[in-house]
Amino acid sequence: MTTPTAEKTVTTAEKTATDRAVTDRAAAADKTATERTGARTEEAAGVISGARERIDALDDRIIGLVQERMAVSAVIQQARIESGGRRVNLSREMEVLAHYSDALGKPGTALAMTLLELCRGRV
Ligand SMILES: O=C(O)C(=O)C[C@]1(C(=O)O)C=C[C@@H](O)C=C1
Repeated sequence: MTTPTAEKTVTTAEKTATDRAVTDRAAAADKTATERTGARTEEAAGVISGARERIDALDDRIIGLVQERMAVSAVIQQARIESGGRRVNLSREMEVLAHYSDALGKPGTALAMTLLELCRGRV
């Protein structure tokens, strides 16, 4: 019998990224560098393909973090509602918006609004 601790735990995100890389390579096999990436040389296409894999892995992590944020936000909202308070706390939302806009400018505000929309009202 194998001991669970001796095996590497493969996360859903890792499995998805690996599966996607295999599928992408098979689909790209017959295509030119330009068709695959928009680049005009194989060298540039290689750089782009490697960087795209990193972006896909980053996006998997970002999605996981967003899902984690949603779960933590639900804990806060549930505690507030159960205590007799309101679901939404606008002054805190202003702090979150300022945090993102200070770091990322106007698009940061839009990103924070989308995050709040995802997190609000799920309890
Ligand atoms: O910090 C809170 O009080 C929350 O309820 C969390 C949160 C958020 O997701 O950031 C969600 C809803 C509120 O309107 C404000 C902020």
